[in-house]
Amino acid sequence: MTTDITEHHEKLLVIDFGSQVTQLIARRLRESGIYCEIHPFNKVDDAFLQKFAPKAVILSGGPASVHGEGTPRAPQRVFEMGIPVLGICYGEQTMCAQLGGSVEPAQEREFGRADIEIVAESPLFEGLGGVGHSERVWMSHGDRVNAIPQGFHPIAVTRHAPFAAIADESRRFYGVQFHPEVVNTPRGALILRNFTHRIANMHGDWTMAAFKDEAIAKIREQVGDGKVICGLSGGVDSSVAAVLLHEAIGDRLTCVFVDTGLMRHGEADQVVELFREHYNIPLVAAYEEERFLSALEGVSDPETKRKTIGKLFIDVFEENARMAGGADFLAQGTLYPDVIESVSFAGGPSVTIKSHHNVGGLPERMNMKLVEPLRELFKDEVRELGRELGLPEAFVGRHPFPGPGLAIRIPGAVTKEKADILRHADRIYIEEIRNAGLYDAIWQAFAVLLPVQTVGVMGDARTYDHVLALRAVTSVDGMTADYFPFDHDFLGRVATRIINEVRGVNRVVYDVTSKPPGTIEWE
Ligand SMILES: Nc1ncnc2c1ncn2[C@@H]1O[C@H](COP(=O)(O)OP(=O)(O)OP(=O)(O)O)[C@@H](O)[C@H]1O
Ligand SMILES: O=c1[nH]c(=O)c2[nH+]cn([C@@H]3O[C@H](COP(=O)(O)O)[C@@H](O)[C@H]3O)c2[nH]1
Ligand SMILES: NC(=O)CC[C@H](N)C(=O)O
Ligand SMILES: [Mg+2]
Repeated sequence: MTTDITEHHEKLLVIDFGSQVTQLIARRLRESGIYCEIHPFNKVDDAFLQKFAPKAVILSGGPASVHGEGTPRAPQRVFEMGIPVLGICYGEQTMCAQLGGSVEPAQEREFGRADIEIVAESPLFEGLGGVGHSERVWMSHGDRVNAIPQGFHPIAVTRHAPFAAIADESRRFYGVQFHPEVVNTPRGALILRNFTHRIANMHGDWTMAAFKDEAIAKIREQVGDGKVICGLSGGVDSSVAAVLLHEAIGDRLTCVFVDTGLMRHGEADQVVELFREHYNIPLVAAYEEERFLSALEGVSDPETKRKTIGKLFIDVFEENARMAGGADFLAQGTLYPDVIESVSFAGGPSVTIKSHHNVGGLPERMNMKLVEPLRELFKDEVRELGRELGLPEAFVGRHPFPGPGLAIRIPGAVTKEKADILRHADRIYIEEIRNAGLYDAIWQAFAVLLPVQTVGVMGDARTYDHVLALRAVTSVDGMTADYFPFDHDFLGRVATRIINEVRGVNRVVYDVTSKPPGTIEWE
């Protein structure tokens, strides 16, 4: 048994009823130093609650209607533990229904902006303004509470919701019909902070500096005097994982960088050089371009591509583990979003959107145990941890790059020729982004080489070449994203340079799809 890294921290439990924005509750809490975990309502039972021992509970929103038959409820035990509970939207509604109030379909549904008026003093609204103050919030509900349980009183109202916020100050139970977790509720983070810091008396003890020392201790305990192999891509997650592991176990760590031939321009050299320059970590570079390209020959289905690449990664890791004299552990940069099990919308089975190359099958086949030191973290927390570990900004601030690399940015069959065209165009695009000072404002940017040829005219001659799509998004953790609003001059400049300089491309388009409904990558 290894110790739980969260053991010594005050924990908050978010019970998920399937809201699209449940993750944001966790994000807002983490930002104020509160460690929390999201668990689906149907997985939280008395034994779990006892073991998890939350200092406070938040009930999320959700798509169901409390007045509908067989709809989700919070475990009743939550209300008997003597700890503060905050219900958000569906969470407020089910709390009311479970404690003796009632809920009905609203005459006037509220979606989007609303203004609440504070009607009673409450620690939940400390710092917003007193009675009579009006505060902008974001609503998304079709049902409303029409009777509150005994002990509660309204602390805010809207025109259509007499119980926009309610409180039972003595039991420390609170309900809000609006969503404090979304940025469209400008002071929502303060409201959540009031709940955790003032009402639940939590201290905000979750910092990356504390995490670092604990993570190192935990790795030492888990690994003992075993050997670890770590796939190092030069990306943020694996670089941070590698440096953390190295601090913990020194040269019993071997990193393997695989050049798949599907990397960006100059990437292999850069990663190897930067790493060898800054760190004294044994690093093996495996140049496997030919193997990857020939395995992908003629493969055009995105999932088949991903699986082909995933399998090859395993083979290469295995071979290198053997060459390094065997390894007991495989380190992975798994992050919290990968392990959250969320309630799928409407309770249906969840579907596989895409198979990430590093998930599934890997540990069993390799007969190595997993070390996943970043399992509790979100992407931006990993970056913070990287800074804490003194990683150069060149690693920490890098845009993410998927393991399957350019293969999933070349819809259709992948060839070396296409990979070369894409690499060249991508380099120009990123260079222009850097020149314009936009690199850090963008979460991820890349080009996609389309399997479509169009007619053009260059130097009075006819061309019949590929279309290249440019993609750039803003995001916090890659779970949702918006397209980046480049100005037209910038896009024009990039298009001109690419068409002039890259043979094989005669048309450039810009992708303005957000996620959802799109995904960030095209495959
Ligand atoms: N070229 C590669 N060589 C070795 N391992 C790799 C390579 N590409 C990906 N991996 C492994 O797969 C894992 C997942 O890749 P992923 O892209 O999600 O993370 P990352 O590359 O570390 O960070 P980022 O998301 O910032 O790109 C990595 O942490 C790494 O262990
Ligand atoms: O290591 C990885 N292996 C994969 O198979 C993979 N697929 C997508 N991505 C990256 O994940 C983020 C979200 O991507 P999507 O919106 O396309 O799912 C984006 O940052 C993508 O680049 C991957 N990373
Ligand atoms: N966002 C929510 O939690 C919605 C709750 C409930 N489905 C309603 O429409 O009122
Ligand atoms: Mg990567």
